[in-house]
Amino acid sequence: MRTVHRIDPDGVPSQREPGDIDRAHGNGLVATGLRHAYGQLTVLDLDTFTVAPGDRHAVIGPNGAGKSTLLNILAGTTRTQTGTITYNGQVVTRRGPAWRARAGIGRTFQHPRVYPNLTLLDCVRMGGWHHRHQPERTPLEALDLVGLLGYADYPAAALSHGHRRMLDLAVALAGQPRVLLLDEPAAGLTDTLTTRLLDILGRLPGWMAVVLVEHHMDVVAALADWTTVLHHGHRHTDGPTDTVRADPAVTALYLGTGGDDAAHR
Ligand SMILES: Nc1ncnc2c1ncn2[C@@H]1O[C@H](COP(=O)(O)OP(=O)(O)OP(=O)(O)O)[C@@H](O)[C@H]1O
Repeated sequence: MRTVHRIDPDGVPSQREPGDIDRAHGNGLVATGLRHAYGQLTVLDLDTFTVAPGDRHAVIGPNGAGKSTLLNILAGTTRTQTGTITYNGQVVTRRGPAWRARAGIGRTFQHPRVYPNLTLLDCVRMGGWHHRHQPERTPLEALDLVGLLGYADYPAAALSHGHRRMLDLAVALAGQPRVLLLDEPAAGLTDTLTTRLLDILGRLPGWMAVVLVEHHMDVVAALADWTTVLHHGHRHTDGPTDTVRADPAVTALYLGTGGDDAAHR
């Protein structure tokens, strides 16, 4: 496996595998033994999934592979039926999404949730509500970062789909996450907004970990140095993004010609 260069929280470049948790400090998000089913249908079955500070980790796979389920379980929106999740060495398995957001695990949604009657500024303020001593400028900075500062006093209902995604991102960033979970952030964006999204995410601080669920492989290639492929809730492959992209078995999954043998290698 390729070793990638990363910046650790103390600003020191390091060489390590993505997902390697600094055992001395226990930093990072570690999920083990995750299994989730709806009725008889097991939609997620993962032995381990780890996110270390500074990781840029994509999760891809065909529709229904379990990507959003994984993200929801990491964020606490969905409670895993089995397994354990630790964050910076602390067990958080039973903690809800608000607690995890306060602890530094932020997220965006596959279908952005905005309060239509609130102004953009109030939506972002709510995103950072748990930082009681947050300086007022932070929500405005978050709006500025996503290019919506000029619309701070507009109601969220006025936004297009793409701008709702940008607002959702601003809300997540206002929460000052250390781990940012992004669920299909580029879905439905215009080319202009996709370019803006890549610019914003490309400038996130090096210590922030990003987990990206995404179908747009150009976006994955631009942002993630490590990619996990899910299929039927199982880990099909993981590795450096360029290697995964070039893997014919991964292409076959997307074309629906991978078959179960290929899928569960
Ligand atoms: N609340 C639910 N009740 C029943 N089945 C569900 C529920 N949520 C998800 N599923 C099923 O779980 C499986 C995994 O869904 P999930 O949304 O995690 O997949 P995904 O990889 O994110 O797919 P997509 O790329 O289409 O968003 C799918 O078969 C889906 O239909």
